[in-house]
Amino acid sequence: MYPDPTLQQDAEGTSPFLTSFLGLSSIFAALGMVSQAYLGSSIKLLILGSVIETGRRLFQWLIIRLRFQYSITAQFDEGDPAYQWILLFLTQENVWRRSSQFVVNATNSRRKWSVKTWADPKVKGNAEYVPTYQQPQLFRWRGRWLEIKRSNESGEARFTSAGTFQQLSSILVTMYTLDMGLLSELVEDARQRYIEVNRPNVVIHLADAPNFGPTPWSSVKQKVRRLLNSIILPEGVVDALVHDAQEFIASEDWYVEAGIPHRRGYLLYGPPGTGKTSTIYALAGALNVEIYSLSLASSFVDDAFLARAASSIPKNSIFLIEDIDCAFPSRDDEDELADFAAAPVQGGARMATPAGFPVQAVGRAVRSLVTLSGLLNVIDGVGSEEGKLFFATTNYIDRLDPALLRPGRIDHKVQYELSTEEQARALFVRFFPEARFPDFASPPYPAAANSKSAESQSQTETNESESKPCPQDIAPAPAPASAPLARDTIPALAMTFASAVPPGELSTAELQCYLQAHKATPRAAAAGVGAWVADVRAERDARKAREEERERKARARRERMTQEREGGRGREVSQKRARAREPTPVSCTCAKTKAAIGDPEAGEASPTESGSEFSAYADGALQAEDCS
Ligand SMILES: Nc1ncnc2c1ncn2[C@@H]1O[C@H](COP(=O)(O)OP(=O)(O)OP(=O)(O)O)[C@@H](O)[C@H]1O
Repeated sequence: MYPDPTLQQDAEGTSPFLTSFLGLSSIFAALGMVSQAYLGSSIKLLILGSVIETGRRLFQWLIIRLRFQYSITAQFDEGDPAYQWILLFLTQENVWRRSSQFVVNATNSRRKWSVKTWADPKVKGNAEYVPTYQQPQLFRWRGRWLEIKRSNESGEARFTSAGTFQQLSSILVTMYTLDMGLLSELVEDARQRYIEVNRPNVVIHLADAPNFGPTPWSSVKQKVRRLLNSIILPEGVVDALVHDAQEFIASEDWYVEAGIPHRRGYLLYGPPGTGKTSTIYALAGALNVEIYSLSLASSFVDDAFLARAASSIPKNSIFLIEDIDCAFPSRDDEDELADFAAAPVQGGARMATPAGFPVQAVGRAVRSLVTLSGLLNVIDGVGSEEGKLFFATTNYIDRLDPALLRPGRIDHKVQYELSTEEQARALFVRFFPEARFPDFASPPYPAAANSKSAESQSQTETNESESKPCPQDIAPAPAPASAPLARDTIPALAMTFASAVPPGELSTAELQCYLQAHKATPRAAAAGVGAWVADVRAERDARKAREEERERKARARRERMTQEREGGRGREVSQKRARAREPTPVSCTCAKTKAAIGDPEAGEASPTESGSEFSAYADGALQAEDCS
């Protein structure tokens, strides 16, 4: 028999069961003490963590509140003129100096304010380094901290004129102040810097791509400012224009008091290449205003686009519509419209219709999607700001609707003509300033120098005239080597040149092209002009003959079409009359028609069969009525 081990006792009289029980209890007790300490620490840690996290969140919340309450954030969206101001401002403030990522573009005339990455100030560089600047940057301006961030979160995008899709970005400027005046100061400072930097240039905003983003003006170009005296027009024309525009800008108050809308319309009209666009660019430079230019011939410019474009032009800017006659059908278009209107209808639609275009857009070429009323609304200022100089150019004033030309829409008209003798002379003098050609300066001049240079000049002139053909492929005649020295002054050569130019026959642009080919050789220019004019005339006559031939063929084609149409109608009428006289068609199987004409087989044929057979000789209306 085995004794119960739990009842066995050790030497001190303690049972093993009790011993192990006491051992376990002490382990548990120890463990309990440890876990109590652990729990305490955990709770402490938990409380500490919560306090830290709450503090952190509170701090963040406070920062946000403070930022929100005690700072101003201004957003500048790409496409808006103010975006260009702030971009230039930031570039001048050297905010991007720590940028490490750049977009590199070959330099072009489009606006972009880039970082100079080269040390030598004389190096111009042929590329632009535009920072991607996604990270916020801090900088100081007039003792204040400003934070700057670029964002493209707006999701706006636009087509560029190159046909690519470009994401539009915004610049966010945060100022730690409550003074709104400081923001206005910043913007004004940026604008002034922009004007200063642009003083040597004329800024032209173009709507040259379909753009449905915040602004329709898709690109900005700058041209070197042109002096007004470089525009060669009959005396007083340019001065009158400048005076009128200056007075308009200065008399805003008068317009407001008189209750007259503060806008002024100008129409410059005349043959191509006579200086209309150049005048507007030079005027914009003189008035220090920017140009917003669009063409009504662009495929994406319709009434809505035009209204949006006009309304987004800032005050005191030039709104330029080139070739405004595009909105009006030409005589050719009208002829073709008449053809189109009379064209046979096939399957319910005229096959020649460019689908979706308004009526006046239908023609040999789609001229414009803009309607006359859309254009007049824009000129009248519906939805557009006042204080605007509206300029339009056209080669065909007789195509314009009288409604467009009435005062209030067009207040000042300037006619441009083909070059006069005086213009030709002035152009020559401008091309060959005596300062650049001292050997051709008016007397007194050093005879020896003149004779020596005349020789070398003669040599150079011959080479020059041979190597630089005019774009019209007409080679200028070489200079006669034995030109009398006494007449070889710039004014004298200018007279020779001008007297050989037939007045009212050539545009200033054509003369400029000719003179460009002789830009270093005034004598050759004066001597060769007669031969060049003869060549231009020959070329023109040939072109005119080609055009007349083309027109003659087109007219003949139209007449043939008209005759065919009228012949077809005549045949139809006589066929109808003939059928009216002999109304019993032999092959007709239409039940209703047979019944109508007294056929004994009436009621046996199906309407479908009968419809197709009867159509061979019956009138369409009767067929549709009887056989359906
Ligand atoms: N009267 C002028 N004075 C000075 N330069 C002129 C004059 N006319 C034309 N030019 C020169 O000819 C070129 C074309 O001129 P511009 O584009 O101003 O002509 P336009 O009349 O506007 O022609 P278009 O009707 O085809 O637009 C320019 O380079 C310009 O410098």
